Amino acid sequence: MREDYIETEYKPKPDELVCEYYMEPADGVSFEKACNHMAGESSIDTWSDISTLSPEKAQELKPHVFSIDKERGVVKVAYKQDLFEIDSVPQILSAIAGNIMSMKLVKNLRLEDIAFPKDVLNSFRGPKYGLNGVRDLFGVYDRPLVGTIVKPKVGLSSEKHADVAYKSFVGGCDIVKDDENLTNQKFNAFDKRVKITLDAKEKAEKETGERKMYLCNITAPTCEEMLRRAEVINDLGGKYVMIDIITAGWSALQSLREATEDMDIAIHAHRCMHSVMTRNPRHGVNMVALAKLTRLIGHDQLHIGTVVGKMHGDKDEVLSLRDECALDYMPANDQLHILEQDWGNIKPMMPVASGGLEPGMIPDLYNMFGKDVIMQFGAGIHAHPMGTEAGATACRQSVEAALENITLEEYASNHKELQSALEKWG
Ligand SMILES: O=C(O)[C@H](O)COP(=O)(O)O
Ligand SMILES: [Mg+2]
Repeated sequence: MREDYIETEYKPKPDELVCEYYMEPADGVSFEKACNHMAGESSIDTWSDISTLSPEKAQELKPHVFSIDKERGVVKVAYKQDLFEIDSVPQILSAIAGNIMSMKLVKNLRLEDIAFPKDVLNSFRGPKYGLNGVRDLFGVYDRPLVGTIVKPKVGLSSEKHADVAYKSFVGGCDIVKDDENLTNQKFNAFDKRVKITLDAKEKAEKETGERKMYLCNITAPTCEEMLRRAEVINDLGGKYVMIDIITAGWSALQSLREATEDMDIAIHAHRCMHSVMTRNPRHGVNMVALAKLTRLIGHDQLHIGTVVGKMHGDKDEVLSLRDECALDYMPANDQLHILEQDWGNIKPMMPVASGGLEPGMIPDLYNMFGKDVIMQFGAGIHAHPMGTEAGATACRQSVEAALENITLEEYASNHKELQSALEKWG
C-alpha cells in the first residue's frame, strides 16, 4: 500500500469525481493511515505493496485525499474519472462504496455525498419528464399533487384493488400507486391488475374531468420480466411505472431508463430498504447520494420522507433531499455534508412525501415543501371514517385550505370529509 494519497493542498480538477465520507478509524489506527487505505482500496491499491502497480500508473490515477477534518471525522477524496466506467452506477458504487465499507482498519465509514463531474453527468440521460414534465402529464401547475397507496398493501384481489383505485380517483386523488411489496402475487396478478386498474382510472377521468395516473409496481425477479411489465403498461396506454429502486438494483434502474426512452412512460422510484444503508449516521451511505444517483439515471420522482409522518428523517435531511431532487444547482453545505453540484442538463425530479400521512398534516407539508411535491396517503385515506372516497376528498379539501391559508378547523366547518378526518386524527 502506497501511503501518499493525502494532499491537503490539492484542488480537485474538472475531470474528477469527489466523494465526502464520514470516517472513524479502528482502535489503534491513525486517521491518516485509515485515509490512505480507504482512498487506495477504493481505487488502485490494496493492503500491501504491489509490484504490478508502476509509479507512472499510480501517478496518473492515484486518488487525492484533499480535505481532512479529524475532529468531525470528515474526509474528502477526488477520484480521476478514468478510474470509472462513467455511465455505470454499479461500477461507480463498487469503487466508492464497495470494499472500503468492510475494512477492519475503519470502525465506521459512511459515504455522505458524491459530486459528479460534467463527463459523468453527460453520460447519463437523467429524467425524461422530471418535475415539470410530471406537471405537464397531469396539467396541474398550481398545487401539490395528491396520491394514494392502495391498502391493504397486499391481499386484495385485482378487482378489489381496481375498485379501491376508482374510489380514490373519484374522491380526488391524482395518483393511485401500488405498495412496494405488491408485484405479481397469486391473489393479484400483475397483468390482470394493470388492465382493470387502468380501466378504472379512465372511467374516473371521464367522470371527474381530471387527468389521473396509475403507478403500477413493475419490480420483478429479472430485468427481462421488469421490462416486459413496462411494455404491457405502455401498450395499454399507461403513462407510469413504479419501481422499488433498492431491491431491484442499479442495473435494473439503468435498464429501465434506457427502455423507457422509446416509450411514453414516467418512472416513480420507491426507496424501501434504503434504511439498511442510510439510517445509521456513522456507517453506510447517505440517502442524498442515493437520491443523486436516482436522478442521474433518470427516474422522474422519488420518495424522500415526510418529517411529520411515520418514517425517520429530520427536517434538514428531508429538505436537502428535496433540494437535491429539484434544484438545477445545489450549493455546498458543510454542516449537512452536501457537496456543490451543478446539474447541467439533467432535469430535476419531483419529490414524493409518503409514509404515515393524514389530511391534517397537509398544511405542515405545504409549509415545508411548497407546491412542488406529491403528497401520498395510505391509511390517511383508506382509514377515513367515511371510507376511501371521502378520505381522498378530505385530502383535496386540506390542500385547498393550505393554499388559501385558511385553518383546517375553519375550512372543515363546511367540508364534512375534512371535519371527519380531523375528528379521527386530531
Ligand atoms: O409506500 C408508502 O409510502 C406507504 O405505503 C404509505 O402508506 P401509509 O400512508 O399508510 O403509511
Ligand atoms: Mg408503502
